[in-house]
Amino acid sequence: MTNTLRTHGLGISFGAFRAVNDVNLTLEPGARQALIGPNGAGKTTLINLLTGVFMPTRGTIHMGDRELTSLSAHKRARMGLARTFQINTLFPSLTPLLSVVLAISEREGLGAVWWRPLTRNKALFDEAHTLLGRLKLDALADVPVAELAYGKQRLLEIALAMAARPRILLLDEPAAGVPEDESGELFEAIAELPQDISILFIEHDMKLVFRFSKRISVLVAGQILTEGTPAEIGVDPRVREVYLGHAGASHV
Ligand SMILES: Nc1ncnc2c1ncn2[C@@H]1O[C@H](COP(=O)(O)OP(=O)(O)OP(=O)(O)O)[C@@H](O)[C@H]1O
Repeated sequence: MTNTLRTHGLGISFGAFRAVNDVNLTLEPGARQALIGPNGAGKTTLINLLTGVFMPTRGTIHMGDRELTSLSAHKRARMGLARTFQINTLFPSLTPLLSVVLAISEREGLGAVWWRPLTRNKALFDEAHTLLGRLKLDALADVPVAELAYGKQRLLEIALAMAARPRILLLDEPAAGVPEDESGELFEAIAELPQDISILFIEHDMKLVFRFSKRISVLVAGQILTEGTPAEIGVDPRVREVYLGHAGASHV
């Protein structure tokens, strides 16, 4: 199975409202792809469709040659699809180290007995330290989550998603709420994740989008308006028109 994630004619309606409509999206192996579009365009809904939070009204989703369309969120996660949310979902009183250890235990199906036996325990902690190091959180491994700067908390959320050993990582506004001077650092850590992981991220800050994506998909009113490299999207008059007057669009 390859890491290619592909949708065909994907759509969902809420009552008569087509929140996502006829979306053909491809996420190639190793992608660093941004999903942009105005507020309410359907970006989070599309990620919810990809991860199985919502079942589509129309269309299909494939990972390689496996069809995911009607699989549960849990099964998709088991197949290597991981995500983060727009809103912080961390346990404030846990440390980053224990949070990641628990996430790895979950992947391993160890549940509540994660702390036994000791040999296994060491492997879990070693892996957690490696993961925290990758996201430059190792120095903060034992600091309660509630005391971490918000940007560090968001990095921890990515570490937790990475603990599932994903093939595909879907990041819903990873820099939301993060002060501007920390968001570049956060995206640098994302950029340095292993290249074989395909990443799709929603981001409103066009400076970050143009700096860190290799492809951009533009969603407007539930439909893909266009898709291309940052250079192509940056000169596309339709995209400029959509963003005219929208905050943060000066880069488009
Ligand atoms: N469960 C739901 N029931 C009804 N309408 C919904 C539901 N989820 C989303 N919507 C609607 O679908 C549309 C798309 O919402 P969505 O959150 O996907 O947009 P978005 O592009 O992620 O916006 P933002 O950039 O503001 O986060 C919105 O009009 C929203 O109100």
